[in-house]
Amino acid sequence: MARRGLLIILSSPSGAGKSTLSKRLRVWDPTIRFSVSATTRPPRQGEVDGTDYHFISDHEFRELVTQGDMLEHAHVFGNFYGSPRKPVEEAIGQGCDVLFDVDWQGAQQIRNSPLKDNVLSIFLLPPSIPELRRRLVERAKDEPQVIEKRMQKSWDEISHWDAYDYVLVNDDLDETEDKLKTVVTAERLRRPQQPDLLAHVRRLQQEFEETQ
Ligand SMILES: Nc1nc2c(ncn2[C@@H]2O[C@H](COP(=O)(O)OP(=O)(O)O)[C@@H](O)[C@H]2O)c(=O)[nH]1
Ligand SMILES: Nc1ncnc2c1ncn2[C@@H]1O[C@H](COP(=O)(O)OP(=O)(O)O)[C@@H](O)[C@H]1O
Repeated sequence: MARRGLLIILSSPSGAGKSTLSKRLRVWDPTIRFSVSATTRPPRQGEVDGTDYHFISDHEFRELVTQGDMLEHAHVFGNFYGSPRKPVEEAIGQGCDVLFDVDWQGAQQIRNSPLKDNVLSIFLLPPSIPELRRRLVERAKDEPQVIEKRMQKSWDEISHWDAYDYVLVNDDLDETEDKLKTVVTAERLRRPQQPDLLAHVRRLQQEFEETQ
């Protein structure tokens, strides 16, 4: 039996560090595929269509949902966001892990999907609310009113922290990165993630019996 990939979900309030840590995780292990979400939000400066997001219209988004092409979708901060189903199914079928940057609603839908047995969900908490605001301001990618909206919604997101397998307080970035890698490494060592183990143990048993 071949290994099926993990669905690694990262959620947090806006500005807590999902994109930053998701990029670092993929530098650490380039075999991890990123689930490029579709969104109706306009691109930020520096964002690349097809790499950061698939930037699409409301009409296109609705079509994808109607056709059942979204693994999950949600309305967040006034825009639609969703994870296209096909690339995810292909990747995990090939034994590749897939990383998702989705909100709590997306995480909940993936946990309730037929892929639920392969889910690893991780929530990032900010060290404090003023630091969360500082990061959003320092990122300098959103207008002040957009930052305010994200701050106002931060508690909605944080309040779902306890539905996740792991919760990391993203204070020191390098430390959080290390913890994230540890969590992924540990999850990959769980028995169902290592289908070749049975054959290995049988071989050990055979070798053991030959020495008796
Ligand atoms: N449910 C769902 N949420 C998503 C998806 N893609 C992004 N999000 C979430 O939408 C929210 C806003 O994302 P974005 O506009 O990139 O802002 P940022 O979190 O401040 O970088 C974040 O909570 C993301 O995790 C998706 O495909 N599905
Ligand atoms: N641990 C950290 N310490 C200080 N700044 C951080 C930390 N993690 C992320 N940042 C910064 O905070 C801002 C928001 O991070 P980002 O990854 O865009 O958050 P999200 O994707 O969750 O909205 C970015 O400017 C990023 O460089």
